[in-house]
Amino acid sequence: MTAFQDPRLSAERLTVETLAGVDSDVAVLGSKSYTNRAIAIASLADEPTEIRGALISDDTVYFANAVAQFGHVTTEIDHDTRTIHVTPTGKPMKAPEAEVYVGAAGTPLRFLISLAALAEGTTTINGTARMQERPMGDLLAALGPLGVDAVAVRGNGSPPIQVTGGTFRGGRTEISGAVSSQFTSSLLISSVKAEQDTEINLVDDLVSKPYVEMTLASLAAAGIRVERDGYARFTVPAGQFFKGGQVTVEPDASGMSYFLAAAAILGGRVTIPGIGTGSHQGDVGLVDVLARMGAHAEVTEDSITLKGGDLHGIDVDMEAMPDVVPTLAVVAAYAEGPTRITNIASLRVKECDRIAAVTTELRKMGIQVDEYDDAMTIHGGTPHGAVIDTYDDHRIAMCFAIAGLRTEGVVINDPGCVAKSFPTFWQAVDSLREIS
Ligand SMILES: O=C(O)C1=C[C@@H](OP(=O)(O)O)[C@@H](O)[C@H](O)C1
Ligand SMILES: C=C(OP(=O)(O)O)C(=O)O
Repeated sequence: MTAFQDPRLSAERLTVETLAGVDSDVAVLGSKSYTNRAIAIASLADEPTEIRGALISDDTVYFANAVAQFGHVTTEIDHDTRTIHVTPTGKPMKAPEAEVYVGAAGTPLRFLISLAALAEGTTTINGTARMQERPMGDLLAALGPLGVDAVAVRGNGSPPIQVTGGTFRGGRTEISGAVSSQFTSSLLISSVKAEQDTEINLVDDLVSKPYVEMTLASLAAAGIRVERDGYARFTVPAGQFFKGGQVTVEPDASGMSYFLAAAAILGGRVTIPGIGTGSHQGDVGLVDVLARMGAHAEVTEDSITLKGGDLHGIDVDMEAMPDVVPTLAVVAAYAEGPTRITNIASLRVKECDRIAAVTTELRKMGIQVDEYDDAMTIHGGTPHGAVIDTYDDHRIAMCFAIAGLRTEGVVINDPGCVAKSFPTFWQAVDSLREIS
């Protein structure tokens, strides 16, 4: 069941060859966020689930393996058909003896903290060195009032995290939404299995709101009812059961962004089939942002097409779409005038500090960037080639690869880091070279 491994995933560096224009349909893999939600939900279901069109990448493979460690389900990954089979074993969830390791997968780690709260015993959850810097404290604090003892082993709010479970009472808790929406999503999913109803009160403004909508949509599809008061309060009634069956995952909107960016900066057309107007993925909003910059967009029920145009800078609040900020920053480097991207503090605690990384790497290409704590201004110009460091961050590698399609001499260090969310990324880039 092993898939073809692109040799570029183990290369030290890759020189991107430029392209005169594009006119392509591009196949993007399944949504990372929907696949993660489907795995989490299926791991709590008492019926088998078949996740079709799933993203099979480093993050989701770590997650599928991790949920199986609790013994309540088995997981089987079929690379050829891109299906993940999650099958209940009939056994209760039990804390695994071995540490649960999820690499650089932030969403899975955050989801696992609340899942472990449902398992008898103490679970230790850990990840890469960068993961051990990423914040979890707000989620740990919110679990306490629900009856769960979840602590950072080193007392710093970051992994390794130890969760003593089997005591998920439910009740009322408060959570901050200022750092990550994943904490709220994590509570929403696992509290379905709490002993009593769970009331989750947001004490401040929630960042990355579309991801909570995706969680609610996934829960609703599994037959789960959640009451809400906007983004201030969510109540999850106890005693509900997750439906199994088939779940079909739509293409990943963040992965799509690189190909929309290619059309924007090269000129020509790119169409992404299988995603359109009905999508809850917030990153689809990049289409409108690029249209405001001068590109031409056409969104139907089941496809998104972007055509190039004369690009100009804009002011844009990107709080709802953090993952496509690096993509937008690269497009902005080719636009006329400044692009001010605001409300993006959460980028500092992703796979790398993405505000710092994008600033450093665009400056290497000769672009003026003003860096702020929670914002960036990119002054469009004529980027030149450079060797791009990628900081073990798939999104930095992918967005600068697109710059390399337009600008000679872009070299991407560690091109294999794309495997976190898009192991076929370099093949998808190749597909742009086959004019359709
Ligand atoms: O819930 C999710 O699937 C995600 C939420 C976002 O994180 P934050 O809520 O931390 O911004 C996003 O950056 C991440 O890639 C996926
Ligand atoms: C931030 C990301 O992922 P995560 O938080 O799940 O590691 C991402 O994929 O851009």
